[in-house]
Formats: sequence, structure tokens, C-alpha cells
Amino acid sequence: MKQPILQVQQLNKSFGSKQVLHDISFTAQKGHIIGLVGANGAGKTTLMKAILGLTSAQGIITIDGHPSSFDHHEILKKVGALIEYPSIYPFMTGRDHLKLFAKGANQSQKIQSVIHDMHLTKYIDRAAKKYSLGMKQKLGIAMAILNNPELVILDEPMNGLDPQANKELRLLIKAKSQAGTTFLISSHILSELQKVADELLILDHGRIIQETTMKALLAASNHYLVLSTSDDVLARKVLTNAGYQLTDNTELKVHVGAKANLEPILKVFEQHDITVLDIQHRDENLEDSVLKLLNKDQLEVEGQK
Ligand SMILES: Nc1ncnc2c1ncn2[C@@H]1O[C@H](COP(=O)(O)OP(=O)(O)OP(=O)(O)O)[C@@H](O)[C@H]1O
Repeated sequence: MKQPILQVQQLNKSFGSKQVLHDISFTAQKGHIIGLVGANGAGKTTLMKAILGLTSAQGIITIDGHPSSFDHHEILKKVGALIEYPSIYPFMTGRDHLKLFAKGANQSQKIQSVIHDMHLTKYIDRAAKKYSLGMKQKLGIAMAILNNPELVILDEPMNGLDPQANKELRLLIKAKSQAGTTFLISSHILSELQKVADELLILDHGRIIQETTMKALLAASNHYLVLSTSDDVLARKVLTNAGYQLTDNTELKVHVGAKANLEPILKVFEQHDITVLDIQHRDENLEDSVLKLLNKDQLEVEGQK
């Protein structure tokens, strides 16, 4: 197996007597997009800060095989990050911010391409105090990716972005990941995260409760057929008698496997002269799956008390 760009082993972090990260271990392979999700206070920002050496923690963090910690920062030149709010100087223009952060060779070319990629042209030469929340956020992301880092860590990057900006960011992240950049992205906007992440780390009370691919998580989620028929009351009865699980009392929502097989359902209806008027597929999305996992974990935590 190739050397991961990021390896976190047995990371523990406490603030005073409160432990907020418990034995966190995971790896991130080059070119992967990893979504970090969890409730408020789950530990996402603390984990990202620990990886970036912005807060001390116990455990081992290696970036491209080199250690990173509170007092070992050398390897962080391979990393770009936006944590919490971007640090923006109100009287400087966006372009001046980029000039301040640009490093290494081809700086003007890097600045030009990030302005283009992040669609900043219209306001890049205005003072940042005139920027909206979304404009500041886009400038913050631009600063994080400016020097083409191998690992990009973004804490809630979709905050304040309009749908168009979200789409542009998504396409940019995908294009960069295909070129080998790894992303670790936290977000509460699970509908957006679902469109971009290919792996997921689900954090609850400072512990990883699930590490999975987006594909596997969604494949394991529930799938339903929502039917409308000539006689819904009879349809409910005959489907229940035939062993189907109906999960809703207000609509005919039939729990089916990943590959819904309509034929046996239609056969049952035919035997009872029921006509199907409408069929809709309804699948659980990332939000449903994550909420289910967090609720399950909460019940387990309460059960242990
Ligand atoms: N500097 C600090 N001092 C004391 N406790 C802290 C500090 N920073 C974070 N915490 C605590 O650590 C825990 C994890 O916080 P963290 O900000 O990492 O969560 P999060 O998952 O990023 O939450 P959110 O989704 O609300 O941003 C919380 O209980 C928080 O109160």
C-alpha cells in the first residue's frame, strides 16, 4: 500500500480534566476527499487543529511520513488550511492577502490561477472590509489552496457560500483531488458533503464511531418505494400480509432492498385488483444515515451510564 499523506495514530486531547479526543486513528490516502462529520462539540475543529500543530495533543501525526506536532511544523509546508474563520485584514485587498501568503516559485502565476479557480476576479482588488461573509470565505479557501499543498484541511468551507459558489468549490475540490491533492473537510451541510466526499469519518463525543466510504454508507442505507394506488387501504393490508414492511402511516412507504424488485408487489396488487397510480423511489441520504448512527451511539452512551 502507498504511503498515506496523513496518518493519525491514537490521538488524545484534553482541555483541563475534559477529554475531547479519544484514541483517534485514521489514515488519508493521496487524492482522497475525506468528510469529517459530527454534532456540535464532537471534536472536529480540535482534531483539525491538532493535525495542524495548532493545539497540543498526545499521539502520533505524520504527514507524508514526517511527524507533525505542536513543536514540529516543518512538514506543514505541504498543507493548506482554513480553520474556523479566515484571518483577513480589513484594509488589505484580496490580492494583497494572496501576495502575503504566496510561497516558492511562480507566485504571480499561482495567484492568478487561484483567482480564476475560485471566481474572485470581480472583487479581488477591493479592500476586504467590503467583502460579504461568502466573499471572505472564498478568499480564505483561496489562501488555503494557493500554494498547491498536498493536503488541504477545510473546517466548514461551505459556510456562507451561495449554491453557485458551492458548486464551483465542489468542482474545484474534485479536480484537485484527481490531480492528487488530499482533502479533509468538516461540514454540517451534509447534502453538500455527500456530493464531494468519497470517504467519511463520523465523530461523536471525541470518538470515531464510523470510518467508511460514502458509497458503502449509502449502499447500506434504507431504500423505499412510495406508492399511490387505486385503494391505498387495501394495498397496505395486502402488502403487510405478504410480509412487506410499511414504515409510514400516512403514505404507502414500502421498505425494499437496494435493488427494489417491483414484480412481486405488482403481482400482489393484481390478485386484488389494485391499480398503481404512481411510484417513487426514496433513498436515505447522508443526513439520514449520519443521524441514525449518532442516535444509535447516543443510546449506547446513555445505556452505559
Ligand atoms: N480552547 C478550549 N478550551 C476548552 N474547551 C475547548 C476548547 N476548544 C474546544 N473545547 C471543547 O472541546 C470540545 C470539542 O470542540 P470542537 O470545537 O473541536 O468541536 P466541533 O466538532 O468542531 O464543534 P462545532 O461543530 O460546533 O464546530 C467541545 O466540548 C468544546 O467545548
